[in-house]
Amino acid sequence: MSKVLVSDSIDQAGIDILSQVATVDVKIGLKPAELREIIGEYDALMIRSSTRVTQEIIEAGTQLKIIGRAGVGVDNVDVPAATRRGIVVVNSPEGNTIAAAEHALAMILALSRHIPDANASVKRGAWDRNSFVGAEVYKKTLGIVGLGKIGSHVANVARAMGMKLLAYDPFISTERAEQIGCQLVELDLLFQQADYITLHIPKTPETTHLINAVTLAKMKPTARIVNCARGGIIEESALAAAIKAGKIAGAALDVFESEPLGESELRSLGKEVILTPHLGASTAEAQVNVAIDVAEQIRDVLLGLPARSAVNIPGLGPDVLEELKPYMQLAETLGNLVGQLAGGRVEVLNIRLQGELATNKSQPLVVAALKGLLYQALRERVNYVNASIEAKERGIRVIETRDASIRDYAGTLHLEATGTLGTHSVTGALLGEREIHLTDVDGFPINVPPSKYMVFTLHRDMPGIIGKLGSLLGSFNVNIASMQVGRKIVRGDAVMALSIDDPLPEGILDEIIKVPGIRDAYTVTL
Ligand SMILES: NC(=O)C1=CN([C@@H]2O[C@H](COP(=O)(O)OP(=O)(O)OC[C@H]3O[C@@H](n4cnc5c(N)ncnc54)[C@H](O)[C@@H]3O)[C@@H](O)[C@H]2O)C=CC1
Ligand SMILES: O=C(O)C(=O)COP(=O)(O)O
Repeated sequence: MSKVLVSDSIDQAGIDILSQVATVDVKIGLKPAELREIIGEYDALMIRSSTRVTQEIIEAGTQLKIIGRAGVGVDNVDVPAATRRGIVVVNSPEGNTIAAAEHALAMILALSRHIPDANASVKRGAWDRNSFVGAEVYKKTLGIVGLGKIGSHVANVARAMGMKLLAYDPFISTERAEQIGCQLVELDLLFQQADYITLHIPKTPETTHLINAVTLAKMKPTARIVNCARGGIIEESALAAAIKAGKIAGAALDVFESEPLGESELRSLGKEVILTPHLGASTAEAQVNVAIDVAEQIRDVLLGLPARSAVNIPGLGPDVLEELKPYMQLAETLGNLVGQLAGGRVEVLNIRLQGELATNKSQPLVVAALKGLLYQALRERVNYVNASIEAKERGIRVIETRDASIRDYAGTLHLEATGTLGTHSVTGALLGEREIHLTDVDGFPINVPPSKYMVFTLHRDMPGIIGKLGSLLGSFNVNIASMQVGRKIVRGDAVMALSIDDPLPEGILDEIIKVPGIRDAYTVTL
């Protein structure tokens, strides 16, 4: 049975799903060294934002197949390191959208009306109605940085509160912004005009310290800023300085440059600053959503099924996979076959996607072909996650061409591998909906289904050659299941494809090449 480690606090609904297929260990608060010590036992790791899955952890996780992040941000996971190791990383892109958006909205209102400090003062026994005079959000301008899932929900609610909405997001269209009632503007204009600024962007090299002394200086002295996205988007020391100097009016932060928040100037600031301990996703509803969403994906991957929200297998969603499944099998078989025919180190792989395969949707077939090509070198270590990166690291140049014209089959896939030992090519198609057929080898037309053990010869098309090969194999007790010759002209060069019942015994290939008329022979295991 598979083993899953849950190292952050996850709703029971997720644990129940995992328990259907695996032994589940819940160990919360592990130190990095403790996690590294035990991760080697586990097939899957389920986390939230507290566990840092570094390259070191990934390397120690020799059995790991999947890392499931029960939430959105995967910045606590070294995704490139996981990808190199062929580990799928999945998240829950939508499970906590509403929770995070509502937390940001709560922060905006709490800042405006000083609710945390007013509450604390009443609880201390005071009745001070003068220190907490607030501001209305009605008719104020809200600047939303990042108009994705959370930013859009914030926009919808803020519009209902009568706020004017500006948004900055270089990756969305003006039409999309207008649909949700936002005016798309440049960042500087947003900083200059907004009364409230709320951040809903990922932390990337571009967004790190997006809010710094320079950008803070552009804001209104009455501006208030909310960060429920990621720590590090705001430079905390610059923010504390700006608030102290009265350059902006306040800030509400749920996320920090370093979590848990340690010693910080922010803690000493007054009612103009509100701090929460990364609670954006912490609602009962969101925790059930993300736990179920991610546990289901872990369960599926452990059962050999695809994951619906993998962050490191672009374009391989279950709907795409289902549609392409037979072609994926074809691409992988052809990749494996051409790799074995080419032998040696492959330097260039030409892939031609023809007919109905000549669309961008068939991109996963390129990944499948590479997986097949690398199988001889990497065996089970290559998968859909790491095939492209492994090919790149081995210096294999991949050239794709697409040709929408339809020949004999609805879709054909042609692979040509050039390596240190020469160039070979194979073409294949599906017969009916899912039966794989080889339709061409090294430019010679054939029509055979691939089988586990095969022998290919390049020979002169002349009488007697088939008989000689048959009796040679017979003398070594090799049973031929099927045989086909492909030729372009009578008595010219030809290719023979033999399916045999067992692997070709050692040394027989050399004997085959000695048969007069046979120029080359290859044995492959598919
Ligand atoms: N505090 C918490 O507990 C939670 C925090 N989050 C964080 O909230 C953030 C937003 O999450 P979602 O809305 O689900 O993501 P999303 O992917 O739906 O939206 C992000 C938006 O940011 C935009 N963007 C990317 N780079 C940008 C840049 N340089 N400038 C401006 N816009 C840029 C994208 O185009 C996209 O529209 C993420 O960082 C996520 O990790 C999410 C859930 C809970
Ligand atoms: O989903 C996200 O990106 C979050 O930041 C939520 O983090 P959490 O799962 O509450 O540790």
